Amino acid sequence: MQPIPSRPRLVASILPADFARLGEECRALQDAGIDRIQWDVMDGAFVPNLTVGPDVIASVRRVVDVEFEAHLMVQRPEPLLERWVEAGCEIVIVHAETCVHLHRTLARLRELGVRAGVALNPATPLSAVAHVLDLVDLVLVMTVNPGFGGQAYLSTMESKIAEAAALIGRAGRAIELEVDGGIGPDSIAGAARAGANTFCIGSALFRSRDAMSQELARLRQLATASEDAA
Ligand SMILES: O=C(CO)[C@H](O)[C@H](O)COP(=O)(O)O
Ligand SMILES: [Fe+2]
Repeated sequence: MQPIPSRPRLVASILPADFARLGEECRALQDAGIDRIQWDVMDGAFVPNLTVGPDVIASVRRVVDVEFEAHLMVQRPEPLLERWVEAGCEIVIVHAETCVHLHRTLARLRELGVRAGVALNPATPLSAVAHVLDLVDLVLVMTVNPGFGGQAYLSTMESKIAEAAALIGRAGRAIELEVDGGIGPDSIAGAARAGANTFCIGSALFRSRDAMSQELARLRQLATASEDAA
């Protein structure tokens, strides 16, 4: 089992990257000190947008060393689970709303040798994961409606983050609590105070392309101070 990191973990969403230069963009994130890269996979059905598939991820895997997570915003994730693992993702996150047999899907991810994550849309209650936590390595609370980068952070999700932190605490195992959507200097502290320990950041990070490592340090500091104060 992976230990929960004592410092906040910063993850970069790939959505705002220049897709013509994905390898270079990911190497720049690696050089800036990012902990992990999130591949936002969209199918045009579960969300009204389309992005990349496993072949693109596998190509970038060959030139980048940081951990990859796949955030699967797809209607039917089950038939393609192996593909994200083969592409080089260490973590695969499915949406609870898309898995009729969530328990079976998570067990399959474990069999495939990756860490298993479950994402919850803003409208989905935490109870959707309460009875499968024994198979979960990461809970992802969406702080925007999935489908697009650059949306405003939903601070109303902080009560759900706090609820998730309490549930995870009671589970007594190392489970990461990630937030995704609208995370930046104005929102990271609130999410951290509510109990998140992993922060997926898209637009706020790519806005400061020339000073990414400074921006990461600033965000890390804001998250750390708030976690310590919580
Ligand atoms: O899952 C996502 C959207 O569905 C993205 O990961 C998320 O929105 C990150 O981008 P930003 O920080 O710009 O909101
Ligand atoms: Fe995402």
